[in-house]
Amino acid sequence: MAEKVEGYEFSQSHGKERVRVARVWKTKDGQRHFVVEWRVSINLLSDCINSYLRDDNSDIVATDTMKNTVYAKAKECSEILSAEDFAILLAKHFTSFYRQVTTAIVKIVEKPWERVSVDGQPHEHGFKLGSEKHTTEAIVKKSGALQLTSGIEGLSVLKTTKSGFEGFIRDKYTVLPDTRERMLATEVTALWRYSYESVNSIPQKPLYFTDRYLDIKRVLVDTFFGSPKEGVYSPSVQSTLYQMAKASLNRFPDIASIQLKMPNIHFLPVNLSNKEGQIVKFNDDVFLPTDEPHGSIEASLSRSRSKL
Ligand SMILES: O=c1[nH]c(=O)c2[nH]c(=O)[nH]c2[nH]1
Repeated sequence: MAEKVEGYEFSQSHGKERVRVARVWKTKDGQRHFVVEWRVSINLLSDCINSYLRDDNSDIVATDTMKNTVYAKAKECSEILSAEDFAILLAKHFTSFYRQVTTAIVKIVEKPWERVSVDGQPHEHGFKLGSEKHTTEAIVKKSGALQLTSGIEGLSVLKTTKSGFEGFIRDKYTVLPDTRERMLATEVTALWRYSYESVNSIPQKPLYFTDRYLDIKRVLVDTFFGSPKEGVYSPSVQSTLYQMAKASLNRFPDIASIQLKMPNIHFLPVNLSNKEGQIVKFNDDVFLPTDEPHGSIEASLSRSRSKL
């Protein structure tokens, strides 16, 4: 949203980053509890140019007020809702309540609190922290136009076989041998865009987006691993990434595009010898796990032209 100011191109926005809130809901009898923990970031595009140019703050929504709004709206939500629905609700509030605000961008990262089981039974009010995180970003305009993206961060997966890499370019700097047997490990970051383009067109089913997040995670994981007994051969991270992206678009018609980042986290073969001879000969058994350097492989796949 650039504008001409005193002969310059000028664009601005302001917001509050990393507002942390947890919300508990209870069933009517008070027995079963539900909890979410969210880190909310708000960014507003608004007409408050006078604060930059004329020391006049009369058009500013204070970032402190934005923070308070997160808690007030969390309190108002009497029923459990998805991070997506909460992001949209907040963004709608900012764009409709304030004349000055033209666009609100609300991002949420949800901490993976999962209900524990004790003696094989789901606990009524006990939770433990999982690993991968659910993320979302809602961009809402005053008109009600919506861009909604959601994602997964930190989904670490590893398989000990059914992976190889061969036939790549060989030149004077190449040392990597062709292989049809290696470890494959990655930490998936996924980002998908929903096809809903207006706040009025999103599904009203409670937890629709939470379920969709779980569905997409399942499809990504299942495609990475293949069937439990047979698995599936991966000729490269690139090929596996493409299969995962394609499976997601094929399964879920409300996803317009998906972007995947899949670093190739290397497990190096261990071979050790001294002058008396070999101490450890690698036989797909002893590895040196590394985190850097790592390969970086990413791609995005859309049904049509997308803004991801
Ligand atoms: O799956 C892979 N893709 C690559 O692009 C690559 N490059 C590399 O050294 N190893 C691998 N593995």
